[in-house]
Amino acid sequence: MRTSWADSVADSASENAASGLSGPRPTRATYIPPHLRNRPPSSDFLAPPPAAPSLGNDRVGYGGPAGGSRRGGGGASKPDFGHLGYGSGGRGGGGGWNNRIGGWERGRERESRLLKYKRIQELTLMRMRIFLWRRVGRNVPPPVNTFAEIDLGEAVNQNIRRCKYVKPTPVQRNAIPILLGGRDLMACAQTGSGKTAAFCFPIIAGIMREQYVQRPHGGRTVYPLALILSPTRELSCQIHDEAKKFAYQTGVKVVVVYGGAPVNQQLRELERGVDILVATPGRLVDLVERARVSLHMIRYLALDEADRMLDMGFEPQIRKIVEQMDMPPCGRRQTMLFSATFPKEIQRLASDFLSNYIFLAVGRVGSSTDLIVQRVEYVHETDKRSHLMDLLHAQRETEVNGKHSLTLVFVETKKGADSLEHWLYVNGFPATSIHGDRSQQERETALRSFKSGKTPILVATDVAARGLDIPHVAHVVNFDLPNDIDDYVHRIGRTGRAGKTGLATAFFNENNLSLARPLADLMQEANQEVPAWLTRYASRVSFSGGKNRRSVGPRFGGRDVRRDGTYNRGTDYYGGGNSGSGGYGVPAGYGGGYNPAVASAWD
Ligand SMILES: Nc1ncnc2c1ncn2[C@@H]1O[C@H](COP(=O)(O)OP(=O)(O)OP(=O)(O)O)[C@@H](O)[C@H]1O
Repeated sequence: MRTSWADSVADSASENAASGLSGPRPTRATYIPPHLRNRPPSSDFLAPPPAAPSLGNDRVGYGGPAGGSRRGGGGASKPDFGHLGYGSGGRGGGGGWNNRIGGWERGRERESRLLKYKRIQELTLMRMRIFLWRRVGRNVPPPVNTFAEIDLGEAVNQNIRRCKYVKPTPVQRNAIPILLGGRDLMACAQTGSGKTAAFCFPIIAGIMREQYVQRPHGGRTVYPLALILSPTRELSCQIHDEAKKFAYQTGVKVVVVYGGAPVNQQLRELERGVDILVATPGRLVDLVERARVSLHMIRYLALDEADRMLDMGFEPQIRKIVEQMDMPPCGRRQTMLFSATFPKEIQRLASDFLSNYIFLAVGRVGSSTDLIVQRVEYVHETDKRSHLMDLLHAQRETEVNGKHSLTLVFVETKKGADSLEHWLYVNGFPATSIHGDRSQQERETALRSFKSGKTPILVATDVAARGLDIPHVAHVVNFDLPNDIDDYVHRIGRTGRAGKTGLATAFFNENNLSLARPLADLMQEANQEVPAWLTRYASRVSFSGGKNRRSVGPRFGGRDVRRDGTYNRGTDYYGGGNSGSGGYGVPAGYGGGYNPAVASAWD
C-alpha cells in the first residue's frame, strides 16, 4: 500500500499525540485524527503552528507538522532565503512557540510576520527574473545577451538559426565568450540548460579559424584538433549528433568512437578525416595505444559530465589520456569541464587539467531546476509496483488524443530493470529497458523505441541518467532512489529540459534514509513542497550523524576549491570574486535558496 505524504502527516501526528514524540515514521495506518480530517493536504502542510501553547514543551506539538513549515522551525523570526534548519519540531526557532508563558501573543505576531515574509518572498521570486551566476577568475570576459554579439562565424550562426535557438541560455551567455577568449573553464549549470552547445560552438568556431594548421600526413594515424570525452556511449553519440548539426557546412568534421560497437566501422570513419573526436575513455585509450589516433594536435579538450566519469572509475583512463599520452600539456591546450554537479573530487582533478581557469556556476552548484515539479511519496518496497501502476493509469487519463507522453522509470539494478519491464509489459504498459547488461545494439534500439513513443515507458539504470536529451519526457519516476543526491539531480534532469516543465516522482522508504536530508534540502532549494514526514526523517538522520556523502560541500554556495587554504594553486587567479547577484541584493553563490527565472532565461 502506498502512503501519501498527507497520510503520513496524519499518521505521525496521531503517533505524536499518543507518544509525545515527533518521530517521523509513516505507517500503514489510515486513521486520521479528528483535527486533521477534511483538511486539504496543502493546508496540513502549511498549517500555522498549534493554536495553544503547551507549556514546558519546546517541540511543536501535535496538530501541526512537527517540522514547522518547510521553512524549518515554527519560530523562525525572519525570512531565511538560504539554508533553513531542519531542526526537529520547533527547536530551531529560537525559543519556539510554546516554551514560555506569553508565547502565544508573540506567536501570533510571528505568525503574521512569517506570512508577510512569505508573501514578500513569493513576490521576490516572481520579480527575480534573473539567473544567478557566479564567475571566479581574473579578467573574466563579460557575458553576452544575443548570439549576434558573439563572433562564431556565419556558418555557425546559420546553424544556430536552423536549430531555432533564438537566444543563448545563461550558461551559453557566459561560457561562450570565456571560451572564445581562450580561457580554460569549469562550468556548472543545471540539467537541460544547453551546456553541449556552450562548449561545441567555441570549439567549432576555433577550429574554423585554425583550419590552416598543418597536421602530419601519411600513415594511418589521425590527428584530431579537439577531443570531447563523455562517460557513456549514448551520451557520446548524442554529443556527436549535436556537434554535427552545429558544424554543418563549416568544413569541421566530427567523429565518435565508443566501446561495445565494432571498431572497424569507427576506424573507417576516422580515416575519412576528423577535427572533433567525441569519445568514451576506454575506446579512446585503445585507439591511441594502437596508434590509430594521436592526441598530439589537440587544441581543445572538453570533459562532459566529468564527475560521472570519476564515479564510473574512469579516473586512471582519463589521467592517462590527458597526462600520459601525447596530448599537449595544460596551458598549451584549452580545457573545459562541464557538468550539472561538481563534487570536490572533480574540482581537484580540474586543477590538474586546467590552467588559469574560470569557475562558472550558473544557478546553484548541483541544484535542480524549478521547472521540474518534484514529488516524493512514501512507498513501501512491496507496494512500489502497484503504486507505479496507479501513477501510469492516472497519467493515461490525462493524455490527450491517445498521445502517450514519455515516462522514464529509474531502478537500481539491471535485474530489477528487466523484471520491471517484463511486469509492465504483461500488465498492458508497453515498456522497454536500458542497462549495462544489454548489448549496445539493444540499448540503441530501446532508446529509439522510447524516443519515437512506440514504447512510451523506459525502465533504466543510471546509464540513462546523464546528459541524455530526449524530448517529451513528461515524467521521471525514481522507483528506486539512488544513494547519491547528485545522481538524483541528473536523473530528474531528463525532464524539464530546454525551458520546458516536467514532473519527477520519487518513491521513498526506510531504505533511503541517507538521502532524506539532501533530498529535502534540494527540494527546498528548488521551491518544492517538502513533505513534513521527509523533513522529520531529514532531521532525524542529521541528528544521528548520517549524511549523504554530498550533502555538504560544494553544493552549498558553489564554492571553488581553489579558495581552500590547502589547495590554492589558483589563488592568484582570483579577482572577480562573486561577480553577480543580478542586482537584487541576493548574494551570488547563495542563490537565496531558490533558483528563479529559468524560464526567463529561455524567453
Ligand atoms: N539557446 C538555446 N535555445 C533553445 N534551446 C536550446 C538552446 N541551447 C540548447 N538548447 C536545447 O536544450 C536542450 C538541452 O540541451 P543540452 O542537452 O545541451 O543540456 P545540458 O545542459 O547538457 O543537460 P545535461 O546536464 O542533462 O547534460 C537540447 O534539446 C538543446 O537543443
